[in-house]
Amino acid sequence: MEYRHTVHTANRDLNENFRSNDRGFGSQKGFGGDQNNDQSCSTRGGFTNENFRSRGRRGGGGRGGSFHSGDSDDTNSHRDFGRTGGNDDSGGNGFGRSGFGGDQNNDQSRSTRGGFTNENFRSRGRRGGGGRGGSFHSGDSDDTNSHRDFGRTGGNDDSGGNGFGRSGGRGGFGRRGDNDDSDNKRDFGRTGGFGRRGDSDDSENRRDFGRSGDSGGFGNFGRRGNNDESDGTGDFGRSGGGGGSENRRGFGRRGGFRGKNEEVGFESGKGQDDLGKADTGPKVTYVPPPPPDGEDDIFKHYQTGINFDKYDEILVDVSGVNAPPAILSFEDAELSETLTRNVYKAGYVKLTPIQKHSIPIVMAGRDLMACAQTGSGKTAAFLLPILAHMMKSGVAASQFKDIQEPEAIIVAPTRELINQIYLDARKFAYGTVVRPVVIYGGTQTSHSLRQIFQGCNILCATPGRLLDIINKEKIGLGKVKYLVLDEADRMLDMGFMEDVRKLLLSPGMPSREERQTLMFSATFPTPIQSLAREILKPDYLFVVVGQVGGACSDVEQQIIEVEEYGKRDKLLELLQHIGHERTMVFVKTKKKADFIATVLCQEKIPSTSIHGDREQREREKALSDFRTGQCPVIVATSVAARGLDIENVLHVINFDIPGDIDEYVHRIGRTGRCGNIGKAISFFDRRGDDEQKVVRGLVKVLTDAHQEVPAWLEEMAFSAHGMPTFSSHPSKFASVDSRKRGDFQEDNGYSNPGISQPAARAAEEEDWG
Ligand SMILES: Nc1ncnc2c1ncn2[C@@H]1O[C@H](COP(=O)(O)OP(=O)(O)OP(=O)(O)O)[C@@H](O)[C@H]1O
Repeated sequence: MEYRHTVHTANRDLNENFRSNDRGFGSQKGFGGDQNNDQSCSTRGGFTNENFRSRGRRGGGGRGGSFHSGDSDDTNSHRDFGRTGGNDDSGGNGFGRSGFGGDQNNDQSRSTRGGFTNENFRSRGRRGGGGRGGSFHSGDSDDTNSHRDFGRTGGNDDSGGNGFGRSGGRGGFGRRGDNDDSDNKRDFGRTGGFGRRGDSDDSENRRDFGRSGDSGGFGNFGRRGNNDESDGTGDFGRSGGGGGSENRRGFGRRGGFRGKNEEVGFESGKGQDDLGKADTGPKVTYVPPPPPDGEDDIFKHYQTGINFDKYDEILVDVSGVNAPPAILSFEDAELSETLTRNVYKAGYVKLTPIQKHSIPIVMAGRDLMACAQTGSGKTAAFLLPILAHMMKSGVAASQFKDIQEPEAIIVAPTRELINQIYLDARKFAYGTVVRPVVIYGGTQTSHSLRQIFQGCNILCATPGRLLDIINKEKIGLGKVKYLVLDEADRMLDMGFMEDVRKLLLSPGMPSREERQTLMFSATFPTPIQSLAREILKPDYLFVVVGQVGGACSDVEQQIIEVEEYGKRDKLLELLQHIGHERTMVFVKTKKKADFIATVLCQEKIPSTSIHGDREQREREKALSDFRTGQCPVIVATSVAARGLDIENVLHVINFDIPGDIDEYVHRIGRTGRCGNIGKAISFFDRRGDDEQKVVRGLVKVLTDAHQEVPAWLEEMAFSAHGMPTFSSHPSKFASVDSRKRGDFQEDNGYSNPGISQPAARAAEEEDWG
């Protein structure tokens, strides 16, 4: 059967242009503010250089239209583009010139309706920006009809290119994003330029955005996107506008993008598309189907692999004072009878190293920072002791109430990951009074609320949705005993730290002394550890599971030199060889993910894609098609790099190598899980910027995992600039407790210096041997 890949995202070409501003749109120079950024927009979709430059010079704020047509279904999807978006590019310069959506391979029938002229764009730009192109969104046509309205609503009439916001904010284009809430609609964009909300379903506390036009009235552009994704969905100009007058470059004072490596700069945080999507995009009506609830489905699991027993040989280092001893078996864990039964039903017979150490630590009430390899059972390492402890201390059976007070909150950076954690929690809690609930962005808020109202002991959430619910005062935090940050280094980096802070400062949230805080990840760079200490009790324990002979070497890693233009053919060659074995292909940009998936489908390799611009329904469908094997290939951005546990993924291909070595570690960790073996092949274009950034880290990761390091790669690593001392000797641990380095003064075992070191200090400072 031919599998058609649905491409539904639009102008993303700007991404590359804004790479240099990788804190996101508006963080410093602002969108368009940097003339260096304006070189390559828009041969495909997007705007012209010219436009950008104009906006940039004038203080930015302008934004090109974005056209999003959700997939109407998996068939005919390509046609949606054309119908929905499109531009009239009278100047021939750009926006939409070669087809909106950028990709000529995708469809030719765009640009029939809507849109503006290039000329207008330019005008807006020159006038001080703030302008925003129309945005037309036709949502999923198999979804509710309401989506279609957006197409009609969206878009702007730009009369003569005078620009939005020129006259002190009258011309603004105000809209609400995909709000569920009917209040406040008028606020947006009222004063100046264009204000928008992200698609967070909540209008409360977001009213500010875009509202307060600058005195010049030049389109403030403030937005707040989704906060709950790691893939860059949300974040430009998060704290409001700021664009405005000429000499104020940039909008969005703080900005900041989230998608570490998905797509940086403008496009990445929540790129061009995303803005468009939310601007006139449909109200979020998606209600995820309930997961199957038969016992067989709940306990469905895959087999541990041939290397599972090798876990016993791995070294583990525990630092901190008075660590309780490790346990050796599930019997030692003092789980309740039901819990023990569930563990066995889930196919767990032996503890993994991280479980041996974490379970007693958590049961003893200690705070924990735990670092263990991908796929080595970290989820159970925090869920089991929390559940055991909750049950021991007599958790109240959950019941329908308007305000629920969960005892545990678990946050993770992506929607799919938090859902997976929830399914594990549901599995282990099966037959007990404990009720886990999951809430995440991209779904109807009222659905999230309904889930909570029915009872909630363990709340699994992405940060954006969690904050929304807290702000709505629909949950009380006073009873929170456990706070878990999964993928903690990601949760504490620039993308999410602010949300985590907000969570910690939310009314009722117990102080660190009163709650137990647990952090888990496969990577823990030193700067992140120092941030973590603000959140953990001073006497927290640090557990690091070594990697010698362990899971890392279960992934055979290969780096092959391929220049950019040769990547496509190389990928096809590899996939033809791989056949139908499940493969994840990672690329840098959302657009590329769709493009490559489309190309593969054309080549009769059933493929799908997952990235932050896809509707949640599509993301879940893509993942499900991949899990079931209907699509043995999924092309993904870094949104799928962390945590996802999919059976039988035998190959990971880094079509684009990530610019961050931790990201690489997480990506390749989608294979070779739980004692199974896998292969990771990475394309390396020696002229690529990301390659330069990662080359030394790569040599180190390969060396530590006892993989062959190509001589050319080693040579490159030795001659690379700007890195601390480099060593290619293997080290036993992927991470080191930063307290051991003596970086901090001792006090009570270890000091707790508080926060403030920028998280951005790169992971490269870590572990150079
Ligand atoms: N003791 C165990 N016995 C058998 N299977 C286990 C055990 N512990 C965990 N697993 C299974 O191993 C797989 C990987 O576990 P998990 O997803 O928790 O890994 P992780 O360490 O969190 O990985 P990542 O770093 O990628 O998030 C899951 O399918 C899980 O059910």
